[in-house]
Amino acid sequence: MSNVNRTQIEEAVRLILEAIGEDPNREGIRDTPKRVAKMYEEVFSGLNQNPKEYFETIFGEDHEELVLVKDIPFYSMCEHHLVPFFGKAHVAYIPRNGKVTGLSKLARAVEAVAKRPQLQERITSTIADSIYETLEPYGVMVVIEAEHMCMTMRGVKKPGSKTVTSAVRGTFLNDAASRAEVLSLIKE
Ligand SMILES: Nc1nc2c(ncn2[C@@H]2O[C@H](COP(=O)(O)OP(=O)(O)OP(=O)(O)O)[C@@H](O)[C@H]2O)c(=O)[nH]1
Ligand SMILES: [Zn+2]
Repeated sequence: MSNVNRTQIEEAVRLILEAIGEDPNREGIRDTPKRVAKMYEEVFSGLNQNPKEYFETIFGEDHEELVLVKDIPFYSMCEHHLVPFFGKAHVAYIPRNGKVTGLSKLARAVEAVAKRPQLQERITSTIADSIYETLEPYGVMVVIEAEHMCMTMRGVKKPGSKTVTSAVRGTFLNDAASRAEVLSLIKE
């Protein structure tokens, strides 16, 4: 179930079109408010999702070694300008007490957290905390690299610039060798 009020978005988009000097009744854009409302419902659908729910399914597998799912593509919306930022997320954890999650659940959690008005830093730490608090692993490390459209198509206009953020929990905090292992596996 979506909490998005499509009618309200349609009204708002019609007002924006008018405000920029467009004719909202022009044939090409007559249906744009409807399309934008539908799109916002999709790109902000993560607001209804709790990433922790994905970690309720666990396999009692006795693997207490590194698991890394890398290059998970994601698209999000910068909460300051409501324009996209997008890139790749890399999620690593070291399971404890047989609490191993399905690999796809790591990617689903990324998706749920990204599909909201966001900051890159918050996506990174929310994913790390969700895993750390539910699976209770030895450690978690999340690295995200992204390009922000608000820095490329407007404002400071620096196309190609990338922002890299990381969030580290548990044993990774005190173990530079493990952090380096994850970083080198990400680069491979
Ligand atoms: N920390 C952080 N900042 C972000 C993110 N996305 C966008 N921003 C920044 O948010 C800031 C908003 O700055 P403001 O001065 O309020 O807005 P602005 O006048 O549009 O800023 P400029 O982008 O510099 O033109 C900018 O510096 C953006 O680069 C993000 O994910 N994390
Ligand atoms: Zn922005």
